[in-house]
Amino acid sequence: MLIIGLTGSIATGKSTVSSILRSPPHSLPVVDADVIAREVVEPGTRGYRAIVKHFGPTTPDLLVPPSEDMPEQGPAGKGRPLNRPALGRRVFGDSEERKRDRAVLNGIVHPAVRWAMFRRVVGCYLHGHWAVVLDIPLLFESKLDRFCGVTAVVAVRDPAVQMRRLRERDAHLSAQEAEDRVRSQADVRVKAAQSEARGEGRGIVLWNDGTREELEGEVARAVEGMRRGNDGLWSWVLLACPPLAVAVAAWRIWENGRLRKEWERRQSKL
Ligand SMILES: CC(C)(COP(=O)(O)OP(=O)(O)OC[C@H]1O[C@@H](n2cnc3c(N)ncnc32)[C@H](O)[C@@H]1O)[C@@H](O)C(=O)NCCC(=O)NCCS
Ligand SMILES: Nc1ncnc2c1ncn2[C@@H]1O[C@H](COP(=O)(O)OP(=O)(O)OP(=O)(O)O)[C@@H](O)[C@H]1O
Repeated sequence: MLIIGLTGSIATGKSTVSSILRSPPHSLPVVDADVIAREVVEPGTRGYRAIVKHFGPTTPDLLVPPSEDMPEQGPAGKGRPLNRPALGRRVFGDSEERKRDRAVLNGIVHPAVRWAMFRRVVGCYLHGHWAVVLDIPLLFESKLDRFCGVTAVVAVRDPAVQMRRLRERDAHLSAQEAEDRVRSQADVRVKAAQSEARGEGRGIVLWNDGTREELEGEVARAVEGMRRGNDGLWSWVLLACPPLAVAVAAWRIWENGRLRKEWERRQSKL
């Protein structure tokens, strides 16, 4: 089974591509890290308790305020949900304090997300899917690209297009908040270069400065290419022989780690 790591930067079009991939004619299973990242911090979870413990004392508006529809102890009595924009204000931005807080939040959320994703990928393998898409905003930053047969970066060449789409989609964000969110992630053009550096067939870029129709065409061509490379007899052999599949997966992870180190070495020389 081919693991496709889909990434980009904020508002470059990752969710748009992900919904194209999960719809016919592609109909691929998509594991969405953002959705899982929400599930693992719902009231009552270990992630929720850790966030409240760490950020609660210094963030008065950390939880959604009580109201007629929101009881003091939350809808299920497990606490009120997190006030996500308020937590976002604590962690997005490039000051040292924000970076520290973001690292703490990532340290709470990411391990739980990784474990949940692993379980879902195994489920897709057992269902006999030829490919699964991992939609992960921080694919390279969290080094999960090592586990992907192909990385696909949704990118725009013009930063103004990214900012315009972000402000149109999230109209509640101020210009400063939008800027903070963009700056909290690596430049999408660098991510695109990192994907391409993995080599032909292993890393692709879906450029999304144009229309949705153009994007759909790019996605269709990319899926066609991946299917051609991964839909032969070899895939059936791997499906029929799990120990061989594990050995091949281990070799690919090693190879991807090597490609990653090579990229980091080249970057450090720049
Ligand atoms: C800070 C939070 C509560 C803000 O929630 P909010 O609903 O306002 O934004 P949302 O989650 O939709 O994120 C919007 C976009 O911001 C970017 N983003 C989210 N978290 C991070 C992060 N830790 N670092 C950099 N960029 C991030 C992503 O592009 C994401 O798609 C939330 O983003 C969060 O819990 N982040 C930490 C978990 C995480 O890293 N999630 C990303 C996938 S694992
Ligand atoms: N080619 C396009 N033409 C016009 N609008 C687009 C195009 N692609 C995406 N958009 C719009 O831009 C906005 C951002 O796209 P999308 O939500 O897919 O980005 P994203 O990378 O998933 O963002 P995030 O990381 O914040 O979740 C959305 O409102 C989407 O409808």
